[in-house]
Amino acid sequence: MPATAHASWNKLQQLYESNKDSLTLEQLFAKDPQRFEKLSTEFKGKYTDANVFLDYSKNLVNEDILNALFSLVKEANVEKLRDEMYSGEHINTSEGRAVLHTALRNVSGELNQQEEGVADVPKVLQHMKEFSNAIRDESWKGYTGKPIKNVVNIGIGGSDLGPVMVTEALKHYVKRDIAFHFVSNIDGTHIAEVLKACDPENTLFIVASKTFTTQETITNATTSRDWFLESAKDKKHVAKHFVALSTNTKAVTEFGIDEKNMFQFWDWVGGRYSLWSAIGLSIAIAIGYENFHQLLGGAHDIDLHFKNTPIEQNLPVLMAVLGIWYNDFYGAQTHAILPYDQYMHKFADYFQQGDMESNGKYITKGGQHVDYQTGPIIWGQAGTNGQHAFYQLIHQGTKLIPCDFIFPVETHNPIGDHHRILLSNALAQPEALAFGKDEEQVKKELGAQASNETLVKSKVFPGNKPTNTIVCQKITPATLGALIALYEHKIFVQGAIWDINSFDQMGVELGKVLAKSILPKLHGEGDTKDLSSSTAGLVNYFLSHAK
Ligand SMILES: O=P(O)(O)OC[C@H]1O[C@](O)(CO)[C@@H](O)[C@@H]1O
Repeated sequence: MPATAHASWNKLQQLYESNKDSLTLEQLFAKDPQRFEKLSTEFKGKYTDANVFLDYSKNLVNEDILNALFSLVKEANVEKLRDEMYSGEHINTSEGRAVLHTALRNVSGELNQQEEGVADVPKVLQHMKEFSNAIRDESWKGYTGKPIKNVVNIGIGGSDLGPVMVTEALKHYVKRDIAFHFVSNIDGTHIAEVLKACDPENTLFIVASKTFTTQETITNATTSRDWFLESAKDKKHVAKHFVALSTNTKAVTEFGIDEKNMFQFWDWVGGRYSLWSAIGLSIAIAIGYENFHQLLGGAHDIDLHFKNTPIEQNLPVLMAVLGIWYNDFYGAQTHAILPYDQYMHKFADYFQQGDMESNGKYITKGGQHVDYQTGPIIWGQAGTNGQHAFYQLIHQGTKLIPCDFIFPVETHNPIGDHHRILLSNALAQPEALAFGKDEEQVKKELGAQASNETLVKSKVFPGNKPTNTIVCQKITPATLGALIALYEHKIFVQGAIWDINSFDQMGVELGKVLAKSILPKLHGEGDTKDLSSSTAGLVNYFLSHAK
């Protein structure tokens, strides 16, 4: 059912109209000294040390609004949909598939999940464990008997972003005597620069592609194989230097990779939800299998939290409904993710795909065109760099940008006062965004210059900008797993309320198909009559300038 058909949607619209001019964070806090205690909640892992504390008190919500948001969750049957996802029903309706990334990390076995392939998950994990150990302890040798010192993951989208983000976020745990490289872009520069840093005798290529048909990945893998064979000469050596992570056995073996060097996963693992699967092999090599298992465990702990916690204290639900409040009622177009942890500098990039490929849809599951906003534009970067780049606009621009601030209590690198300085910024920004600075205060500070009205006005901060603050003890593998799963389920809840299929990605197809038909034209083959005059003109410009 479209989101607007729910009674609580109308209620929320009314609440927005009646509160939008009067609801201020300043008043909300002044009225209720217990607001922080009431609007904050902590998750602690059952099986791991994962912990996440969420302070959502700096949001433009009162009790009535929160209650209406919770009613929306109930009316949209989010809990039923969640249970259907967990139990393996084919909730990816357009592709007729189950959505079972939770089965990849069901480390306790508490989730009862039925689907072909689920029973094989432990077997693949065991394969990953043995292989990653063999690379790390150097018992796996290259074709000249040397241990592996370069690992190149070749993949794109979900077959790249997860491994990149996690190996960065958990760099503290990464084995430093192996260099990890990630090649995704079809631009030859990407693979060329990586190959310059590698030696064919000690390089392992991991070809990561669910479909094993993705143009970028197969082209980069072929270039790498050619580069490798220039030195190794004999094709039999490919087996020691190329492994595949895929659902497509036929295409993998046709490429020349031995089936026993293939790590299987299944069509019920969406690309952007796949780092928990064989796609995580580079992560397991980088941080060690035990840490990879902790990553899975932390995510599993959030899966259990999402399943078993009442919606009022359920972290993914809370983050999802607050997002909907701004996205659909306040008209916010974007949402910023701002981790105050340098290791997490790729976290927002990762969730650009995670969120935008999942919820960037305008057709409901029933085939109707939505008459409301769906997925926000996700962006962000690590603090404090963002402060010196785009925070100006968040504070004083004309757009409302809800933000998530994320920081760990403990750093992996306790040097001097760095961490407390970092955290003072992570705390100061949401405070400034929420409460701003009024004209009176500015005038007081300006003293004699207060007569300059323009100057006074330009120094006023309107405040009332909503934020969440997410605090973890430390970015450990388990806590990172929990954070990722938290955002995954937030995306799920929002998609469920918007009544869209968060698990297909039809929108990336058209451009891919067109690129295939344009490629021969860039070789001067065929005519350009099927293209617009603009694109035809550009093709001809290219042809007349190409050397
Ligand atoms: O793993 P594959 O099949 O190469 O696909 C890579 C990526 O391409 C997409 O299908 C579209 O961008 C993503 O969903 C996926 O993560």
